[in-house]
Amino acid sequence: MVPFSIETHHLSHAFHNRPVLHDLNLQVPTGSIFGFLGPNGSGKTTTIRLLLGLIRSPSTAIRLMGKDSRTHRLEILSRIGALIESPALYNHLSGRDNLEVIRLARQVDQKQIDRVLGMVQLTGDAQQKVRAYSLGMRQRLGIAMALLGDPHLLILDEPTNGLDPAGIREIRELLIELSQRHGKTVFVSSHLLGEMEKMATHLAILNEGHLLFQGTMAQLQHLQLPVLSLETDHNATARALLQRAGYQLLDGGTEQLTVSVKDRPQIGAINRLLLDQGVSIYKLHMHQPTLEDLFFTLTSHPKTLENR
Ligand SMILES: Nc1ncnc2c1ncn2[C@@H]1O[C@H](COP(=O)(O)OP(=O)(O)OP(=O)(O)O)[C@@H](O)[C@H]1O
Repeated sequence: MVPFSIETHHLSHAFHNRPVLHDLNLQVPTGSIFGFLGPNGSGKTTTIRLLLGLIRSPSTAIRLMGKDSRTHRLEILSRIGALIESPALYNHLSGRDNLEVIRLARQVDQKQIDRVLGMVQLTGDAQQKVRAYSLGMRQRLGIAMALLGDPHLLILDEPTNGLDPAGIREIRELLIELSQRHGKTVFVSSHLLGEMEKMATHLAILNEGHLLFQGTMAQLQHLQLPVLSLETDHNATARALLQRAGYQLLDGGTEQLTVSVKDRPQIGAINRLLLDQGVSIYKLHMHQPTLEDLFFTLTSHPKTLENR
């Protein structure tokens, strides 16, 4: 088994001379659930389209399952299942018949239909017309289509887009199952940070076409100092005071302030600073940064981590 299912070497891309991807060196470990995170427009879909050969770049240097994508295109594509946002489905056909259409086009064994229906837990609903499916069921059917042909690698672009919390949970549980029970490598793009935190074994964070981080969740946590959350009677004043004193503030929303701290004495210093300036503290809580905190630090202060 190759160590990396996806490897890119200095992958760059420009649309009409406007660079949108800069020197991406991705390494997606075989067997991982790899969360590919980034804000809108950061280049996630472009990367995925390059990986799938849907667009080409002169500089393209991509290895999939250990093979060069330029010389082994067909062999590679036969081992990848992909879903780019919502699947194209025939509403007047049943789930099973939708799969049958793809099965015939791909010339895959008939037995695979029951197998993939079982994998995405749609066996009981397979005869129903797709027009009666919930959005979550439609996404699961799309993933079942991607699974026809028993691919080694699944590439999913924002598979939870537009789903309600129950639908998001269904997809999350499915992807974990596909990885853990069926041994698939799952490359999944998303801007839902909390979601990735719950399922990804590895992460890459993209911003404006630059890769800001790549590694395990634990490695990402390790880069960052603990975070102090504060609720005060006047957050705007507290924010200004802390900024003036040189503390690094993260985006805690309007309800609370979040600050990176080095150690416990710094918490005492923050406490004193605010009280001395007449700000009352209602709540003070130290915790490990969430992915949301880390993402904010990385995308708004990319230099912060580079300097450590
Ligand atoms: N076909 C195209 N022609 C010109 N520019 C494009 C094209 N496709 C994407 N872009 C631009 O490339 C940049 C990256 O877009 P991309 O769709 O890859 O980002 P993304 O991270 O997938 O965003 P989103 O989460 O909104 O889908 C954006 O500035 C976008 O406007």
